[in-house]
Amino acid sequence: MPVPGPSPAQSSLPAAAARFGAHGHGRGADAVTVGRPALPTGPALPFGPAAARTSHSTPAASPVPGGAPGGDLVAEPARGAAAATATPSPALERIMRGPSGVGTEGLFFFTPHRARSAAPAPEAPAPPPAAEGRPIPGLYHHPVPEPDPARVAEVSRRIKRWAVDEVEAYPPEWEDQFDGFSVGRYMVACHPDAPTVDHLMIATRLMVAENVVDDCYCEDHGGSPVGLGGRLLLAHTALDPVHTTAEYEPAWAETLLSDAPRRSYRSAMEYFTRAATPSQADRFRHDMARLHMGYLAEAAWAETKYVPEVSEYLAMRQFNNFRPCPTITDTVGGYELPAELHAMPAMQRVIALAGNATTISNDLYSYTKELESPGMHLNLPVVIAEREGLSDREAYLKAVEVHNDLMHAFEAAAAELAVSCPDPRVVRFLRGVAVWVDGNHYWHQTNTYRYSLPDFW
Ligand SMILES: CC(C)=CCC/C(C)=C(\C)COP(=O)(O)OP(=O)(O)O
Ligand SMILES: [Mg+2]
Repeated sequence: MPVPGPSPAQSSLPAAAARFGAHGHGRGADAVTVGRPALPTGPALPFGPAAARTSHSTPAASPVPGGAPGGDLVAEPARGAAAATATPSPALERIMRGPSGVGTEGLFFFTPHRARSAAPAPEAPAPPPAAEGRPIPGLYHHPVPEPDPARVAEVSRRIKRWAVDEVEAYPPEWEDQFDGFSVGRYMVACHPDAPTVDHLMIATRLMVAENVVDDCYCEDHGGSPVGLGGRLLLAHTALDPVHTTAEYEPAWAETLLSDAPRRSYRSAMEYFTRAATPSQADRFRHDMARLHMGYLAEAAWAETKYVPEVSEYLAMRQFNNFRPCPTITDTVGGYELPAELHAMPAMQRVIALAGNATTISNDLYSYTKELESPGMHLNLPVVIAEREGLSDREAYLKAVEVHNDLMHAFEAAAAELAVSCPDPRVVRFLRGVAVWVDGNHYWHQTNTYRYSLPDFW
């Protein structure tokens, strides 16, 4: 890297405009803020890089690679996730904040009120102005504090360098659109407990790569359902390498550089695996295989013009889902949720519900953008309208209720698990997932460059 010259991928590069493109401006809607239900307080949390190494033989998830010299300049973690709750209960507040009391200062994985000492690098571009946006009326969510601007500026600067210089993820003429995607703001909002900017970059590269793949392979602008299986499988080998014979290995390795999606996946995964434990990397590969299976089901239905039942749509959307993003919260936080705790059925339920709530939230915020795209773009309101014979407005409002039910189920399941398994790593992971859900909502609400609300209220 960088990979010189035009490549097969660059013929499909215009597809990235879909993900990084502009989509109008948000209209007004009344803000609804609601508190999270009470979760139990876990034991004192032995957080921090050293503690992350104590209980498992696998290496801790930090330090991370890829930082520029002085990469920890913005190492002071961002604001407390506790502030993400509108009306927090004392129990929840404790779980969101971690331990308190004399001698617990060193146990915090982030310190909400400590002053940050660093400024963004002098050459850092100003981040896009914070967009206000409006939340969808009646949508159950938790507001978050504005993400730390120093971190946003630094992540934005570094991700641009990576996308342009290391992987050629998009052509220069789409710079504005890439900036409009505001991935730095997105990831800083979703990972307030990341110990350093290097840790944030792990999530940010993967987020960009996942969107490049979706745009270039799946979506209307250059992507297509036709032949998607072959493209996705080969891209998946950038995450899950092929072990083959000496004769065929070089040809496969070369394919990994042959288009923007594969270059992006390959590089983002390389940074990720340097920071992750083997079990975290395997978890991520599994989640990405789930995602790719979801893309394929959506594509198959598009090819045959099949409109799924609502239950079928929700099943597909559990796979074509944000899940790979919140489930790296421990790697980005510099600790590990061990495989046996991650695999617990109760944890799997929490993760699935969180992923589903965030993804249906996307269906709602991206509704107008997707109505404008060619053909019928499936999302929950569209499927409910088609299958249940409701008006567009009725279907949209019903989809809001489905989202809210998923959010409540997620929070109830997380609270139950924290009670039944108060392992500090479980509690911290649950908190990380909850904060990711809130940060994801924040990004959708405020990204008026990309999303606008329908006129249903
Ligand atoms: C970041 C990531 C793992 C994405 C995978 C699935 C995905 C692209 C989404 C859940 C977003 O949905 P959608 O494709 O509808 O995105 P937009 O509405 O176009 O923003
Ligand atoms: Mg969408």
